[in-house]
Amino acid sequence: MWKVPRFAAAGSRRFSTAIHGPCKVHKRGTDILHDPWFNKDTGFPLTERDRLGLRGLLPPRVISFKHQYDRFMDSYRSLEKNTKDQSDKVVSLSKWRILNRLHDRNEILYYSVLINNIKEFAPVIYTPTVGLVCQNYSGLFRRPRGMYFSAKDKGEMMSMIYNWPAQEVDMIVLTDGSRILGLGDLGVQGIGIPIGKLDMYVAAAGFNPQRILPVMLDVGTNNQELLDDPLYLGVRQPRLEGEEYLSIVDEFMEAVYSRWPKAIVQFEDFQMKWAFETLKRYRQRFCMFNDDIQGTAGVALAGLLGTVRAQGRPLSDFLKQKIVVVGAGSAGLGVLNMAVQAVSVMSGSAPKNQFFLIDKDGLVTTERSNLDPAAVPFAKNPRDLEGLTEGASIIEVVKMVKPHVLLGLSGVGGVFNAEVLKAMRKSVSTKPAIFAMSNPTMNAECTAIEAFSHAGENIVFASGSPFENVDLGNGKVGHVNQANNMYLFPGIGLGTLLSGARHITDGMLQEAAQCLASYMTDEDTQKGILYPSIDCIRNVTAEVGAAVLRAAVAEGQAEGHGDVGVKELENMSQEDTVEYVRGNMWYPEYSPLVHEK
Ligand SMILES: NC(=O)C1=CN([C@@H]2O[C@H](COP(=O)(O)OP(=O)(O)OC[C@H]3O[C@@H](n4cnc5c(N)ncnc54)[C@H](O)[C@@H]3O)[C@@H](O)[C@H]2O)C=CC1
Ligand SMILES: CC(=O)C(=O)O
Ligand SMILES: [Mg+2]
Repeated sequence: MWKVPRFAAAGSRRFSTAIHGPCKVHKRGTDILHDPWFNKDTGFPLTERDRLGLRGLLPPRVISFKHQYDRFMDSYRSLEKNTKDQSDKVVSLSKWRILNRLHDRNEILYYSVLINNIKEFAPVIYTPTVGLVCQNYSGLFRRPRGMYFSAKDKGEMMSMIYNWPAQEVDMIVLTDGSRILGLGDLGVQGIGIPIGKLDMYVAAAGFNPQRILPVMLDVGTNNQELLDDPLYLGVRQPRLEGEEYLSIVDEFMEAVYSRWPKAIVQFEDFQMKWAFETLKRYRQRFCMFNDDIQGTAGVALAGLLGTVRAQGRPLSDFLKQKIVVVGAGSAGLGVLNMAVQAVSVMSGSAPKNQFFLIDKDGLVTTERSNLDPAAVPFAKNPRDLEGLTEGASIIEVVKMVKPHVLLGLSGVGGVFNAEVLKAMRKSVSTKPAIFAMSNPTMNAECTAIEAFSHAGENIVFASGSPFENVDLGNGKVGHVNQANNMYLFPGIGLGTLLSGARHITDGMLQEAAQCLASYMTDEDTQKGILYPSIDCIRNVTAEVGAAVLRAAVAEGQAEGHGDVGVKELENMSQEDTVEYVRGNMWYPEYSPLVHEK
C-alpha cells in the first residue's frame, strides 16, 4: 500500500576532509595532464610532480583545491556579468562551454562545482540547455566523450568495446538520437543527452565518473537538415529500420555484457516504437530500463499522488481522480501504465473511467483506426463518454471531464493555451493540477506564468524543465515543481547496482516511485510542493536507491555487490540500507596518484 513516511533532509558534503586511498595511474608526464580523470592542474603537490614526471611541466606554485574551486567560480561569475546583455541562447551556450571545458580538463574539479551548485548548474548540463547543445552539437564538438557505435560498425562491436579505457563500467546511458527531448530526430548529435544524464548520475547518485559510459548508437537520421549539413558528424544515411536496426542494438548489447556482465544500461530518448520494443526485448535478458517510459512514470505517479495530498485528501482518493494525459508516446503511455498498476494495487481492480488519453489526433477511443497497440488499454469506449467522441480536442475534453489533473507529455510547446488553462478553473478539484512535463523549456505545454495567470492561483504546477516560482502579488508565491525523471533514474541505477540484481523489475520501480511520493511532508504538499528541491538530490537518491535495493532483496533478485553479499543486504534495516547506499556514493576529492606500469 502507498505509505507516507517522512525523511530528514541531509546537507551535502562540501569540502570533505576524508583521506582518499591512492589511485593507480598507468601514465606519466603530459599524458596525465591531458587526462581529465587524473589531471589536478596546478593542484599537484610537489612530491607527486616528482613521482609522476610532472616537475617543470606546471608553473611552480601549488594551488589548493579550494583556491582552484573559487577561481573557477569567479570566472563563471565574470562570464555571467559579461554576457548579461546577450541573448538567452548565447548566455546558455557560454555557460555550457565554460563547464564543458572544465569537464574535459579536470573531472574532480568539474564534479565538485557541479555537486555544490547543482540547482544552478543542472539547467546548464541537463534540460533545457542540453537540448540547445544537441541541436548545435556538430558545430560545438571539440573533444569526444563516450563511445559511438554506428551502422558501419556491424560485426566489429565485440572488439570495439575494448577500446574503452576503463576496466570496469557500472552505468551506461544509450541513445539512438531518434527523439531527443521534444526536439525530434537529432541523429548523432543526441550524444549530449547520455552525457548530461550521466553527469546527473555522478552528481545525484555518486557514480564514479571513471565507471560511466555515454553511448551513441548512430543508425543514421531521417532529419534532412542534418543530412544536408556539411558539418554533420553522424552517418549520412536514413535510419535503419526493422531487423537491420534491431541487429545493431542486439550486437551492441551482447558486446557490452560480454565485457561488463554487471553493467546497467539505461535506454534514453528512443522514438516510441523502439523504446517499447527494446524494453520488451531486453528486460528479461539484461539489467536495463527505459528512462522515458519507466523513470518518467514513477516521477509522474509520485506527483499525481502528491496532488491528492495537496487537496488534503487521503491517498485512497487517487482512485477518484480524473486525469487527462496529453501525449500518447513512450512517456505518456509509461505514466498511464504505472498509474493503472497503482490503482490495481490500491483497489484490487482496474480503474473506472478515470484516465483520458489524447494524442495529436485528439481523444483516443476504440473507434480510432490504426490504434497503436500500446495505447489500446487506454482507449475510451465511446459508450462511457458523455458528449465526447473519437478525436475530441483538448479543450473539449477538459470542458467535459473537468479533470483534477491535466498532464502534458506531448512535446508540443504551448498546447495548453489560454482557453485550455481557463477551462481548468472549472476543475472538480479544489487544487487543480497542471503538469507541463515536455522538454526543453520551449516545448513545455505552457509556462508557469501562463498556468497561474489563466488557471488561477490555487493550482498545483509542475514542469519538466525548470521555471522560476511565480510572484502572485500580495507576498504570495506560485510554487513551481520540476517533474523530471532526474528524481528517480539516479536512485534506480544506484539501488540496482548495489543490490547486484540482474534485472530491473516492476516491483523495484514501484518502490522507487512510492519512495519519492512519500518524501514530502503533508505541510509541503498542501503548499503545492510535490517534489524536493534539487539541492537535496543526493538525499533523495539515497532514499530511492535504498527502496530499490530493498525491493530487489525482497523479490530475490539481489546477488550482492563487491564484498557485501545477499545475507548482509537482507540483514540491513531500512535506515542501514539508506546509510549503505549513501556510503557508496563517490565524492570528488583529489586522491594521491601512484604510477604503475
Ligand atoms: N519531464 C520528464 O521527466 C520527461 C519529459 N519527457 C518529454 O515528453 C515529451 C514526449 O516524449 P515521448 O512520449 O517520448 O515522445 P513521443 O514522440 O513518443 O510522443 C509524443 C506524443 O505526443 C502526441 N502529440 C503530438 N502533438 C500533439 C498535440 N498537438 N496534441 C496532443 N498530443 C500531441 C503524439 O501523438 C505522441 O503520442 C518530450 O518533450 C520529452 O522531452 C519525456 C520523458 C521524461
Ligand atoms: C527528461 C527526459 O528524459 C526527456 O525529456 O526525455
Ligand atoms: Mg529522455
